[in-house]
Amino acid sequence: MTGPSPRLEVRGLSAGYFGAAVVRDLSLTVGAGEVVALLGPNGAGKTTTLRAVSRTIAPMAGTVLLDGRDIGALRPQDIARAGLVHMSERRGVFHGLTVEEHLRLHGLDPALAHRYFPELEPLRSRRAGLLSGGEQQMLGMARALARRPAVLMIDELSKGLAPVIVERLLPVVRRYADESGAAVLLVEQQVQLALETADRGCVLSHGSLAEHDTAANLLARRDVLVSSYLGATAL
Ligand SMILES: Nc1ncnc2c1ncn2[C@@H]1O[C@H](COP(=O)(O)OP(=O)(O)OP(=O)(O)O)[C@@H](O)[C@H]1O
Repeated sequence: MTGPSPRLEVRGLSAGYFGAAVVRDLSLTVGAGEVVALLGPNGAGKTTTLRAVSRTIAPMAGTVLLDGRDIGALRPQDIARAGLVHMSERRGVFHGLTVEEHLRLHGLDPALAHRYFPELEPLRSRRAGLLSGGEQQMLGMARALARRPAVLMIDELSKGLAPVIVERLLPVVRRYADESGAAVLLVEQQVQLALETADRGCVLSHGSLAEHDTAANLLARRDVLVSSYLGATAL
């Protein structure tokens, strides 16, 4: 199954640690304006996949194409310049800097960030360390979106956050993809919320693709999802 022409194409990716592969021969695509949820139980290899795509770790095998261009030879900072932004679980927030300073780092335009998260405006002079977890996650996302990525990869937006905050953040991801035509690859443990946001879902199990379908079909096939998770409680 293919979506619109892929902005991100991963072919035969294998990656892991200390010579042992935890992701094996993984292929997936994300098209323009598409949100693809990368799902699977703890330890399935979701974070490792994102790290290998952004070359935070060196893949063992495989090719990653960004708008048709092989990014294998690029350094991580050049990959970011080419339009791929990887929001890791650490949120990229510096406790000693104010909200405003974050939104101006690297020449970003705060107005762009405020378009997506107007609630950050009254907090502009507050140090990030004094923000709530949800506000910090908004700040991390606002920075990522203000960079206008062509491909955005987000690792566990919901980590440590109340569902009501996740319900605020995920529609912004959807809106960004719709408005910008960016490709979004979303790793998320909140399966229901992720599939309500995404167009398609890929379920990883032990480092390999176990299921791949439209989000609507995956939501309707809960039995298949549950068996992919082998008793995980995220549903
Ligand atoms: N830095 C690391 N060094 C060694 N092994 C690691 C490292 N990071 C992850 N692993 C291992 O790789 C496997 C896949 O981990 P990964 O974090 O990619 O899974 P995940 O699907 O993102 O899980 P979770 O949902 O729990 O975050 C796990 O067995 C994990 O212990």
